[in-house]
Amino acid sequence: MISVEEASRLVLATVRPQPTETVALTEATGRVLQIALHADRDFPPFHRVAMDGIAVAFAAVAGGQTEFPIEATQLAGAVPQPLLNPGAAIEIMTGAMLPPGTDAVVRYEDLELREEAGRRIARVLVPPPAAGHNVHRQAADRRQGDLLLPAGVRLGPAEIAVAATIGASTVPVARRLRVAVVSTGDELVELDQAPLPHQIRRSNAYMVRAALLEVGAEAEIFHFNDDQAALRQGLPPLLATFDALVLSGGVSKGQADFLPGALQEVGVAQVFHEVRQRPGKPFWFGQQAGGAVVFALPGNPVSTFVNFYQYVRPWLRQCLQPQAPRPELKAQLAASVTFRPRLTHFLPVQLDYSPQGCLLAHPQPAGGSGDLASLLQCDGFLRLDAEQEEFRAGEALPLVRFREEVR
Ligand SMILES: Nc1nc2c(c(=O)[nH]1)N[C@H]1C(S)=C(S)[C@@H](COP(=O)(O)OP(=O)(O)OC[C@H]3O[C@@H](n4cnc5c(N)ncnc54)[C@H](O)[C@@H]3O)O[C@H]1N2
Ligand code: MOO
Repeated sequence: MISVEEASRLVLATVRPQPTETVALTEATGRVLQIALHADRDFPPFHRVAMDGIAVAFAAVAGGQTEFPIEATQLAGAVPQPLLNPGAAIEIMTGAMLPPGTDAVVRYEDLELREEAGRRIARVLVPPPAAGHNVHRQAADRRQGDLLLPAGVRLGPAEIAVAATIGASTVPVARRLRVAVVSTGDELVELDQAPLPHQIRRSNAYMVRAALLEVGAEAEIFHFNDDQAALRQGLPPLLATFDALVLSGGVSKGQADFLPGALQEVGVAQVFHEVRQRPGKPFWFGQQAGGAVVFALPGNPVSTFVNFYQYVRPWLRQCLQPQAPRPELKAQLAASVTFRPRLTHFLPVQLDYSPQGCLLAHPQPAGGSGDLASLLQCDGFLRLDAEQEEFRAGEALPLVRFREEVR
């Protein structure tokens, strides 16, 4: 049996970069950019007025002048008009281009305006301290041609804003991964079916589908009964269509646990079977030569769940962002725990913050790997090392987090 670390390494060794597709920027949120994007203009592209008020020549202020006749008014979006008289001012709004002949802006709050013989006169109460005051200078932030977004970044709201400002109305992104979610077992019925006393509903398939959608993959649900012939017939079309299969159930030692055999019969080579961990030990992982990878997860719901977040999600993320290995998350154990078996233990925890702002992990009571409802209280799992038995409150331990917001 291999360790969790070795299993993770073997899973990630099958990662391959995704092909590219071009989508509208409005459809690109959460997608991974496939090319670098550069500034098409300076940021800002012109000397941008940063306050509503008047634009003046600083030299006039420096020379002691306080009264400025208003020559013109210029709103944002208007073609700038040059200042004709260097001793006058142009009334100006935030976002306008600084008029030629001016180099400083005095805010309305720092001046008084009055009408005199049909003319507007501004009296400067607080003179600007230097040229450039209240002006967002052209190229102050980025220069034309500068690298803004390197290939491989995930497009969140900040990246979308920058892409929009350079006019990227479409962007090349990594194609979404297509994943078949497969439940197996004679005891499982569809959600709209009334289960008989010895039956249950196929909750794992819906759980995995929801988890896949959250990480931006496409997911389609399938089901097989515990029937070797049906598996032999039904698996090849899925292997040919999808990038990955995530199955649950049928991988342990039972008389109807046909999956490892059936998968190998249809050409999926086993990479490993069984990992030194609890829950989720009977995990089977394989790959079709040059084709789909297969995560055959143990059927107990918490085992399926833990293995999804420990192995499937990192694989999906790495396929989309091969160049960006993620730093390991950690949280501080809030209460001491003992775990004796020489297995990596995924300890269910609820998260909050200490007064110092450290992420704290509170162990949660759970009835084992069949206790699906225990997940409702949890935000993640602390990964307790197989070779250690005592874990003390205050220790920082690796965290597999599945809920992002602290409640
Ligand atoms: N003799 C042994 N028996 C078992 C071992 C072992 O080492 N020796 N390992 C146990 C462990 S640990 C696990 S985990 C389970 C995993 O077994 P399978 O992957 O073969 O899963 P099944 O037997 O098909 O199902 C287990 C359990 O989960 C329920 N299940 C399955 N699929 C779904 C689904 N889609 N939605 C909801 N619930 C599902 C299923 O009804 C079973 O109750 O094996 C132990 N046995
Ligand atoms: O791995 Mo099993 O998941 O302990 O129940």
